[in-house]
Amino acid sequence: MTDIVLDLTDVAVGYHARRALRPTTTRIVASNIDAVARRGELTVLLGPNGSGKSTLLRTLCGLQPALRGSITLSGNDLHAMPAAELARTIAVVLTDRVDPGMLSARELAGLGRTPHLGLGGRMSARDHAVVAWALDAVGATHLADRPASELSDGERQRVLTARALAQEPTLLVLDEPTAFLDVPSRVALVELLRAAAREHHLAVVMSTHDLELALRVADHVWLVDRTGRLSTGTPERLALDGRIGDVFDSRSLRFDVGSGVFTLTPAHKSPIRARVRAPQPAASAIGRLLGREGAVVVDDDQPADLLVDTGEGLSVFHAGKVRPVEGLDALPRVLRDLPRTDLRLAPGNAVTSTLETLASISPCFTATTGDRGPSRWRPVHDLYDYADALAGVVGHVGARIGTTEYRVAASTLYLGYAARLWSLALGGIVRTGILPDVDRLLWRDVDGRIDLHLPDAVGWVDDDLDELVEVAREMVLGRHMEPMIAAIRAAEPMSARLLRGNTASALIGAARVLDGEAGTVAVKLAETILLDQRLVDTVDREGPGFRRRSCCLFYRTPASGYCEDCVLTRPNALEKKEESACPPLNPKGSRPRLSSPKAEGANSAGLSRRTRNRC
Ligand SMILES: Nc1ncnc2c1ncn2[C@@H]1O[C@H](COP(=O)(O)OP(=O)(O)OP(=O)(O)O)[C@@H](O)[C@H]1O
Repeated sequence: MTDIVLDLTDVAVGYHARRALRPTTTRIVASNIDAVARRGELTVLLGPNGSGKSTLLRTLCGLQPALRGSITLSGNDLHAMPAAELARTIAVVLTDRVDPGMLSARELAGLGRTPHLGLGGRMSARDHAVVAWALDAVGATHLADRPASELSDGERQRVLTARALAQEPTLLVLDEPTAFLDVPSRVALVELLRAAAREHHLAVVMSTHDLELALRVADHVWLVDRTGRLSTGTPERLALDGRIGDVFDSRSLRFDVGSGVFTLTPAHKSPIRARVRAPQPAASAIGRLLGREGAVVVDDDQPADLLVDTGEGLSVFHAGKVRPVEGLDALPRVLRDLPRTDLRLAPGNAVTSTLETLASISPCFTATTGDRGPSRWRPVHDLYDYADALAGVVGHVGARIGTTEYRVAASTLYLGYAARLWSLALGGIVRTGILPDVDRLLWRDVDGRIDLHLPDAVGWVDDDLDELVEVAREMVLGRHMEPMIAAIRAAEPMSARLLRGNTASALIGAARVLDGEAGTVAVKLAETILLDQRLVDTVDREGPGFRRRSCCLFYRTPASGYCEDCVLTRPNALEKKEESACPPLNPKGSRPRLSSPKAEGANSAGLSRRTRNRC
């Protein structure tokens, strides 16, 4: 036995218009229709307004003649079937308004049994049971005794659907049965129709404008386009073939084959590209919100203008800065207020390879990325925000270098930390044109040395190199080194000038490593950073090198002797002096310049011995 209940071959549907004293005209609404509806399946008819869905449904129920072609019902010519047999075989729920008169909801549903009643028209116990089942199936049992004329549109729709089910048809045809229902009721009704198709072995054909729901539940789709051409197939095939998009895409709406939902099309030709880092379903919800604001969601390995992250509270990363957002309701306004900028997020895979490139230079240039493993990492901001975090690391650094002096340990930590941040920031810019996002770094303390980890490969690019350096300067100096100076000095009094001198030393050291024997690119960029007001009095340019203006206290480190590139050369005699008493050295005198070429040449890792030791 074939499963095909309804078979349409080369059918045309439409209307004859008869006007007084004029020849009859024929209006073909849809033609060349070849389609089948099978037992046990829910077939959904989709199409834009006016495409001919109702006309087609009325035609295949025998309520109006086909203009052309053949329609068979269980193998019989539909238009040759006796009316009584048609009434027993096909149940129809159309959009036309029904006047139920004085009938109760139960009596209205009971009309579905009429084609099955004998001559007396009396309902048997089985008929009553079928009506009760049908009302129950559509969730309308509680309405059974209510006058049908008093029901709401949605309630009446359920009762009419119950009437159709009570008819126990072979083919159930419904025109927009979900139109008046709320969302849970729509889902429930469509699920019910599918279950009815399966369990009672009926063919169900329904039209709807509820596309996303239909595409999720339909076994089979009839898709009619604006020209009245019909395509059929599973929802997935029609989506993959681009037919759904062809029919429904508009200037403002686009069908996304991957997700199976419609998304708003950005109004701009070059919309904002946004990454979303959030678990589902929040990621999809944020994606929809972004779409409404004219942004498109791109994946991690594409360039992007911003990143929306729910990791530590909702925040937007844009133009090299993080903007906290107070909940999803505030996100649209934040997005609208973002300044225009050429600074963009680099593709994630390019950031990963930048970090690999830098790690090959030396440990000082290393930040891992990706899976961070089981050990405890903390955001770098904790070093400045939590006194106990900083105190713990300073204590470990002191133990490593063998000092109990807070200032010596803090200076050593600070110099090494500054070297790490400059190495990543300046190194990324010089080597690949990407500024890794230092703000997102995590740290851990391993016996007084700091490991760094960039959990997501986030980095920034800009066609204007000077702009990128400007961002790096503010990122490292403004958002990390200055807060760390404040945190160190909050724990114990200490010279800010000394620490800023360390900032400059670390920057120049990183630049020299990057330039190596030849070239001056990195040093030139470092020089523009040194013009920052906070660093102006930290070093002097002298010939090809620099001379530091403050002591870094390295000479107080027991095991290290004295500094190669700081102001002191005589380790012991000056040990008791305060750092403020350490005068800048004359490069022609006995004291070497900061990061002198000789010192760099002696250091294969690149940084001076002092800086390297502190990384
Ligand atoms: N009785 C009629 N006589 C002539 N043309 C009609 C008649 N009824 C509908 N039409 C026309 O046939 C076309 C298809 O109408 P139909 O109602 O079948 O479309 P539809 O896809 O169901 O639309 P919607 O989604 O808006 O319900 C429309 O252009 C409509 O104006």
